[in-house]
Amino acid sequence: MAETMTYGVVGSGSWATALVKILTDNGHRVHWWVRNERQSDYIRSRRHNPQYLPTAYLNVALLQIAADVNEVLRAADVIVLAVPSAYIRDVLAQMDKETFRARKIVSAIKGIVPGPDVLLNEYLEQEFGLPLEHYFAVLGPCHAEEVAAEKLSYLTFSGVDDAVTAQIAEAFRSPYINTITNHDILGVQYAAVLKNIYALGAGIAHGLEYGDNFLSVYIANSADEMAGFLQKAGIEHIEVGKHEEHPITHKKEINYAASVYLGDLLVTCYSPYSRNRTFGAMIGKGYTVQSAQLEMNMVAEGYNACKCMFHINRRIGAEMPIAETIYRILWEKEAPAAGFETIEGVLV
Ligand SMILES: NC(=O)c1ccc[n+]([C@@H]2O[C@H](COP(=O)([O-])OP(=O)(O)OC[C@H]3O[C@@H](n4cnc5c(N)ncnc54)[C@H](O)[C@@H]3O)[C@@H](O)[C@H]2O)c1
Ligand SMILES: O=P(O)(O)OC[C@H](O)CO
Repeated sequence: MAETMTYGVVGSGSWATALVKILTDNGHRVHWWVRNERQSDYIRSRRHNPQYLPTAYLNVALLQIAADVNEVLRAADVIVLAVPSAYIRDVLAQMDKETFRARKIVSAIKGIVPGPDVLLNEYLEQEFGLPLEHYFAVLGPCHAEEVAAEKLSYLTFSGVDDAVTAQIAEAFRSPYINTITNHDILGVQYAAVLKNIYALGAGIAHGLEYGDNFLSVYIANSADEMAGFLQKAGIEHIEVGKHEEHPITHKKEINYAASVYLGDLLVTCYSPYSRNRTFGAMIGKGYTVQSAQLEMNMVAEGYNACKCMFHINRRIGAEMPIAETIYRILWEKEAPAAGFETIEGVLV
């Protein structure tokens, strides 16, 4: 039996709060970094996060909340990163590099590190010297709101170290969380980033008053475009000889219909909880990007991801007419209706 590991959660938005709920419901003591002292005091006294996911009540006896992120880093064996990708570099810059390198890092972030435009594991390898063996991702179709309501959800844990991946997955398994393990650490992260972009498009289509018939065609084609990118990106990683000890599994061996790929694309495109879909719907209805951002208290990761993936795909060279059109609508002011006329023409 493996030794029990101690968990730290970095972030205090909806998803961090949901992950803290899962771990504490399972009886794990959690060290939790909450930036804002008023928010921490509220959580300690009222047992829920006032701003994000307020319906999730937490077992505060198991919580050690800290405003200093290094306190959490020192206290925990496993650090779960759950801040939006736009802020991750600022948060990481506060962390002690040597302590960080000695921890198991689990990314719950569905985004690219903006600036260098790389996956988080690549950024952590470059900046912290974190080996891939110490890096894991928790992804899959799951909205925090349904975790709060304890509705059955499936989370996929990905990593190259099978034993530790399974041990971390086990800490999250509960009557309302099923866990799956997976090896495709790069592919699952790219899939999570791409599904946010396609969900923005699903929202735009909804805002433009396309119906469910069109949406099903749009999602089917988005799934295919995503698989084409993942296949090309996977091959590229093998060809350039990165991570030679852990060759990235070739597409033939990967089931892209699995929940961490297709499932997450589906839920993000159709769920009313999806921030990406909601943001896209506002754009389709004629809001500007700035006014749509002001309307939302939460972060739609797909907006920055469009631009990052546009840059990344210059290197990968996959055919991505849908994602590129969403990029032009959001970043180059292409009219949504004109963009969707282009998309109509490429769908099969
Ligand atoms: N919400 C979900 O259902 C869900 C599910 C799976 C994965 N995720 C992923 O989890 C990650 C976090 O998203 P979320 O939904 O928890 O975010 P959110 O939109 O609920 O909250 C935004 C968070 O950003 C924080 N923030 C704002 N400014 C900041 C700054 N300058 N520095 C640091 N933090 C700052 C806020 O305090 C808050 O914690 C994202 O990558 C998202 O894709 C979310
Ligand atoms: O609300 P969204 O669009 O950020 O999606 C949240 C989760 O990633 C769904 O799995």
